[in-house]
Amino acid sequence: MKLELRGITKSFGTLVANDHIDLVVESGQIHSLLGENGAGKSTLMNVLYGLYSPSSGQILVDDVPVSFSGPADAMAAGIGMVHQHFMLVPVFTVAENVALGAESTSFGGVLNLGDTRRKIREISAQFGFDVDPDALVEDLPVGVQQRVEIIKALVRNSKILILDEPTAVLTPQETDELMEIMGQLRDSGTSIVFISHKLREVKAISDTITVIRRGKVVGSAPPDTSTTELAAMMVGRAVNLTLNKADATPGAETFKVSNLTVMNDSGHRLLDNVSLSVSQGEILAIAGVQGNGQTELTQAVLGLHKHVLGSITLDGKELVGKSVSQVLESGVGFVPEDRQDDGLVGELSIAENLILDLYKKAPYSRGGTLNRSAIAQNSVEKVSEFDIRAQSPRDAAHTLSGGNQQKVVLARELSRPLKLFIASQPTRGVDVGSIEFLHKRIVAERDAGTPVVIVSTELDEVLELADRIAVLFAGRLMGIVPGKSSRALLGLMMAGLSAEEASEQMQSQKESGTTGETGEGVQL
Ligand SMILES: Nc1ncnc2c1ncn2[C@@H]1O[C@H](COP(=O)(O)OP(=O)(O)OP(=O)(O)O)[C@@H](O)[C@H]1O
Repeated sequence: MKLELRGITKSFGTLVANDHIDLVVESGQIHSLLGENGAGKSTLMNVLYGLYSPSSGQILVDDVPVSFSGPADAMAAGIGMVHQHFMLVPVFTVAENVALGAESTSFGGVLNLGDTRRKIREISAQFGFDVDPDALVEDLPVGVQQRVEIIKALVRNSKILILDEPTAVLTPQETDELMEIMGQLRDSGTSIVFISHKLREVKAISDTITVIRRGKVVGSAPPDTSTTELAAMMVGRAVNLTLNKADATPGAETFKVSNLTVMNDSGHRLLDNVSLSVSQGEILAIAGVQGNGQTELTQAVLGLHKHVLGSITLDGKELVGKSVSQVLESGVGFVPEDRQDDGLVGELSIAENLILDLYKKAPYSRGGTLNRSAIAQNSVEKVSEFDIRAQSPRDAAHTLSGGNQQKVVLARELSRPLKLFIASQPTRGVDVGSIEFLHKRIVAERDAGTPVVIVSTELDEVLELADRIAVLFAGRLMGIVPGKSSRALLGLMMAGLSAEEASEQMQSQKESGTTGETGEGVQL
């Protein structure tokens, strides 16, 4: 199926998010959309999926003009969308989720789960999805939940699939698997619109790339265009894709985690006897496949976990047993892994979000009332410093694009004197130009003498930022290695080998001449 957008314009008040966009997605092609945060990619996809009606312009499917008054119309025209935040009911099975809302799977108003199961098995077999129709969605890893979303679209006969930053939440392995699935879907004639900030992925999978900047198409590029050229097209200036930071000059070890164990309600150890310390002026990155204890480690530091054994000290003061506000009060800046649930209050303004836990302090509070002019002044400064693309700081935070929401969280957390900065997935959903800035800003925090802990599943980010790297596997610390360690070594540790075992394995592979770049560890 061929899709054409002609002169699509979408405005929010005076902001023109899409400005006369022309785009043709040929049948059986993967067409990637690249653009900096706030460029208008998601808005365009929401127009295409019937969630927004365009202010002007036309959508054509197989050369026939169509108009959508909601996603049901888009689906009926063969367009499916997988959102970054899945639309699944966790306590339902895969089949129940797929059947929900699909008319062809109900009979006389009753869900026909038998047919749905059969269809899921057929699709799974055809594309190698490996999805069990009877599994509960809440028990499935993120990558498999995403496949359920793709199956939902395919069951509804989607011939054009919109994937809006699908890899942002995936492990490297799940990303590879998704790329394979996308290739198979293309070969079976499905067209895909793919949005990602990861240029390597875009280059690897696309047939065509269209670049959008400030709401307008600025050009298209073949997939063999270099990453530096693509980055420059997106941002409108040359982007330095490597950080080139100076070596750390660590001071006193002020942040210490000793024998930390975190358990769930049934006593299962999610983090098992982890000890590490971070010095002032040093960045420790925590690497590992998502779900190996990283979330529990940061939650334990923040005071968000009930069942914690061991000790966490900052400047010699115990943090275990303290409330979240006491921990923040002691000088901890924290960027949570899920900005929408834990980092922002979407209904509050950007300006308010920029002082979320500081509103009782001077200069934002004066004699018990909010000092609106100080809050406004701060927002103007932060919006400019962190290049937050917003119409006005008075707008609600949920109207910001995903990457710009992330910048608000970082701007807030980095805007006060810190004794510890701890950030999970600090640049998730952020464009290459802004990553360049944020990485420099994090290194500046280190150089100002703050101990920094970065938790990231992006190995590129870990290798860019880290002075030392700690690897977690199944809740246990596999070792702490220098920041300049090889991907192969880290891959082996991420698969459960200790630093010593991983080094030995690499050495013996080297001697026998059998070494592959990633050994037998996690694919990176
Ligand atoms: N519901 C809304 N109300 C007001 N403004 C909005 C709304 N949705 C999006 N915008 C604005 O439209 C512009 C484009 O946002 P969009 O989400 O399309 O960007 P994007 O290219 O997808 O960015 P990112 O890469 O950060 O996800 C932004 O300036 C955003 O603030």
